[in-house]
Amino acid sequence: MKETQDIANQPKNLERPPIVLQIKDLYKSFGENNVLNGFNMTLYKGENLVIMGKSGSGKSVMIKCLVGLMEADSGSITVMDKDITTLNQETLDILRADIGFLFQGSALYDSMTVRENLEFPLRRHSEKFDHKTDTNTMVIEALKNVGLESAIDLMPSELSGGMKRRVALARTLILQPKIILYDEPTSGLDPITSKEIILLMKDIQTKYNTSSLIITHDVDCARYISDRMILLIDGVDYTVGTFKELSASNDPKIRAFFKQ
Ligand SMILES: Nc1ncnc2c1ncn2[C@@H]1O[C@H](COP(=O)(O)OP(=O)(O)OP(=O)(O)O)[C@@H](O)[C@H]1O
Repeated sequence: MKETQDIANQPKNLERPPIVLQIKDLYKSFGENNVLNGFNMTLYKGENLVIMGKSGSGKSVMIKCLVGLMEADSGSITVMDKDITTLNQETLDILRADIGFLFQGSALYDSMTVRENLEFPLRRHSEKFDHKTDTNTMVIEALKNVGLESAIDLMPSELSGGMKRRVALARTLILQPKIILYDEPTSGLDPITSKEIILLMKDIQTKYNTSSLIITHDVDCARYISDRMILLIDGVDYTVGTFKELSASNDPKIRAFFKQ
């Protein structure tokens, strides 16, 4: 049952940003295991939307359906006005170039310098940039955004965990994505480094007006970064609202997320 009002349910005369990503009635089961039971979400342009759900609640399954790595049983997924469940591979690849990922496992290539790690996606998506675009300038700009231009010639083994996460973020940013999907962006980091990454994510959103979907268990991350939050419980979007609204709820299922 929805406890709070989603932006989408606000009166029609209020100005709303355009929708960049929408999931409607998503179902996914593995045999008897009904993981997603009609999950919905709407991401508006320029917002940071956090999805929280306990371990095994289906967050990764949802993300995999979203990026086309897994086929949903039913439901629709629209990314920038295109229903991805109906797209051919070529159109899907073009669309994917506008989506950046920062996944837990998005490790850097150990045998490449930081510079080479950042050049790699540029070569893969060369169609997105004209030939006059100077790769070196793009790499430096991306590293400046994460405060690491001095690390350009270092190898990943010479970086701390927080620095690696920053370089991975720079590698995501270099493709100038319109939407960024973050899967547990602060996992494995100490509280101070986590806070630095969160502030960086916020800066990036402000600077480029990107729209971000952030999956996290980290209540502090949700508190600092979210414009809105969705709690994924029992395979559905159990509730949607701001951190302040949800953390003040009396519903025991919701309260369980904020007791840490
Ligand atoms: N390929 C698969 N085959 C069978 N079951 C799967 C598969 N992928 C996921 N599941 C099941 O779907 C459920 C949800 O898993 P999922 O990985 O999405 O959870 P999660 O919310 O991301 O958890 P965590 O926070 O621990 O990463 C689990 O019960 C899992 O066993």
